[in-house]
Amino acid sequence: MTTLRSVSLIGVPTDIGAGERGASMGPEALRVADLTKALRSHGVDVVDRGNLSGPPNPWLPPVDGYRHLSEVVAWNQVTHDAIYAELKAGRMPIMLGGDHCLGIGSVSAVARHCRDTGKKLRILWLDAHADFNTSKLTPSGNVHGMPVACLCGFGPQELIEIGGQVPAISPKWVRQIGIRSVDAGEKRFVHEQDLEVFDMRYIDEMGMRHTMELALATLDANTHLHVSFDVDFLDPSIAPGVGTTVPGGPTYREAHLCMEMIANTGYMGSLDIVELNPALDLQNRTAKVSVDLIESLFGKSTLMRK
Ligand SMILES: NC(=[NH2+])NCCC[C@H](N)C(=O)O
Ligand SMILES: [Mn+2]
Repeated sequence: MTTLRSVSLIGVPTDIGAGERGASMGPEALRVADLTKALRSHGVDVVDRGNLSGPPNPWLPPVDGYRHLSEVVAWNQVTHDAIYAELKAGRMPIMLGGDHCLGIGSVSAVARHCRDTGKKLRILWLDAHADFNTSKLTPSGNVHGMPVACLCGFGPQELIEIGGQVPAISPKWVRQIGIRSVDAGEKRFVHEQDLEVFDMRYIDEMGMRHTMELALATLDANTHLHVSFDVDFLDPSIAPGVGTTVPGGPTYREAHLCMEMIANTGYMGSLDIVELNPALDLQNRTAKVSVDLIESLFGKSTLMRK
């Protein structure tokens, strides 16, 4: 159902942007949960490119509102280059994070590819958090709370220019789903920049079906749909293995419906799976539930109706 059936897995084993160590083990946990086999069972041609490499995590406090900025830049640069190369070769990149700061490298590569090919870009940001902080607004200095702002041009020069154009994206191209934890200053900034947010209150009231119908409403045959799946989007009862759990997320069924409706569009062109933290997981449960959901994203359907 998805347009591109040739997929490249790119592991980016770092927790450089997070406030909790362990997301660096995410890529391997997804492999152990048999991601490749699961994708192949849905007719996807999969190549695992292995892991990128970058600087170690020095685990230092923030400086001028950013923690580990130079290391964050280095990891995002290699991520950008690897993802851009896959897209150029006509393959669908799946980035196995790693923390969500890597969305800067990943989405800026996708945006560059869309400029090259004249495609319209849409970004679905599945997350408990808006990730729209800046060095002034952040309560933590952790760059995994800033990628959407950086992509929209609000952030340090070295990070915002990675994709070759500033800003890399417009806030109008983003749909955030599952949001339930936004810092006070960040919230004001989200409203100011007019991000389209389908928060948990909206999903509670309107349901996942209506939410996704709206989030996917204006796609067309020329759209490249990028899905940035932060595993903390899910309710912690089904996904405990993340660094920044927030109660009250989508249930297993709601999350599957979300993924199935994305799959049904046929427009997904790239994907991030981020923030999976095996150090906090229980017997790789969160990796397994993520792989289940990725299967739905690639067209697995248990629907009995024809
Ligand atoms: N991708 C994530 N897990 N982001 C969590 C961000 C948490 C908090 N808003 C911060 O900026 O520190
Ligand atoms: Mn996130």
